Amino acid sequence: MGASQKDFESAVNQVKLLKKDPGNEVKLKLYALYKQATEGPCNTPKPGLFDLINKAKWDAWNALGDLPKETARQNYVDLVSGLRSSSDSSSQVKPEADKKQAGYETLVITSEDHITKIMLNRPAKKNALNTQMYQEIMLALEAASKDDSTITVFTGSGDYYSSGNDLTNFTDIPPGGVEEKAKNGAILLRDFVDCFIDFPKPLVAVVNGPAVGISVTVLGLFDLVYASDRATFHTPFSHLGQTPEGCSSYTFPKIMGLAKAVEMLIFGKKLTAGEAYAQGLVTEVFPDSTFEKEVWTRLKAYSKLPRNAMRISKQIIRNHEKEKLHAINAEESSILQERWLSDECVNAVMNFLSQKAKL
Ligand SMILES: CCCCCCCCCCC/C=C/C(=O)SCCNC(=O)CCNC(=O)[C@H](O)C(C)(C)COP(=O)(O)OP(=O)(O)OC[C@H]1O[C@@H](n2cnc3c(N)ncnc32)[C@H](O)[C@@H]1OP(=O)(O)O
Repeated sequence: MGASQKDFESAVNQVKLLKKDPGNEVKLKLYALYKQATEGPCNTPKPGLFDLINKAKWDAWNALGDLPKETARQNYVDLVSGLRSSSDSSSQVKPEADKKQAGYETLVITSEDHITKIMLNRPAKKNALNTQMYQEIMLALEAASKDDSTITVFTGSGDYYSSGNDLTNFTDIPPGGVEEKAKNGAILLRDFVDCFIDFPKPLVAVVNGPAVGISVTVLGLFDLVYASDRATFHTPFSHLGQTPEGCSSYTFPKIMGLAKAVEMLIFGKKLTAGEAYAQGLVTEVFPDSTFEKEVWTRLKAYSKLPRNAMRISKQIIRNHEKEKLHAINAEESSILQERWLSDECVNAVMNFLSQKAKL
């Protein structure tokens, strides 16, 4: 006799209680069997090219063809029963999310010793910048520019400083299509980088681990960059079918010379912290074992310096270039808007997402 509706419902509930993630392949099978058991053969339209996850689900369901609902129900119950026995023997504990200050979901912001610290806080995603994080960083910079801190510090939570733009930002296509997505992305990028160009107080990066993409390029707009010797600096733009942003097409050649900037920005050469220091992108490198202690001792001392003198000195140093930086930012953003629609970019992003797809 086949599985009853009650057995099936019980199996559906048991899936939610599995202690171990069964992996994408099994989750696809479960999804497909569930849909077949409850709705019968797949007859919904195939999702679009960019909608990787729903397309994979659709493919799995569609592959079941005309499998009868009862058989799908039985197969589902059998599959869950197998998963339960293997899951009970090993449990996986997900790390608890870090504490977060009210109002921000992707950042932890603290103010102490006249220092506002903005910590990128998506450690499970290597602090990749999703659209919410871009927005929250802009809000945090706006607030920090007005608070009573003397310096503002960026750092990352967990083992990465940041893996750069969250590549899932390329999914979730609005009704206006990919063109609208790219247009909004370019506006977001431009506004985001403008906030760094205009930030009035000394801005410090405490680069606790590897940094990728936009988290590296904007370092050219920071006033101090302290790096752990575990940090690396990587801008794989060509690999992603993309082009430089964060004003790096201007700041990097200026900071490190054309030859070294080209190696990073066109050929995607990953720099060690020592190399980044030698090329002037990093102010100082510290051993990872004493990084936090040494850096924060230094920053606490700096934060006691007179606030107005520091702010005015920054203005004198940076103001001649502001107009130029805004123009460069606008140009880089508009070039990227086109790039995001290119086959080179679409294929590179799809490659990453399909390798990492979680269902
Ligand atoms: C048209 C739309 C426009 C949208 C809006 C645009 C806004 C402005 C854009 C500005 C342009 C910016 C450009 C850049 O920043 S380019 C750089 C982009 N970043 C990358 O290419 C890095 C991709 N990630 C990796 O290569 C690896 O994950 C990494 C080397 C960083 C770490 O590898 P490792 O093996 O140690 O760890 P995992 O890969 O298993 O990662 C752990 C989980 O984190 C997820 N992850 C990591 N990085 C990203 C990322 N950049 N985007 C999305 N998700 C990321 C990864 O998928 C893992 O997740 P799961 O545990 O769920 O699998």
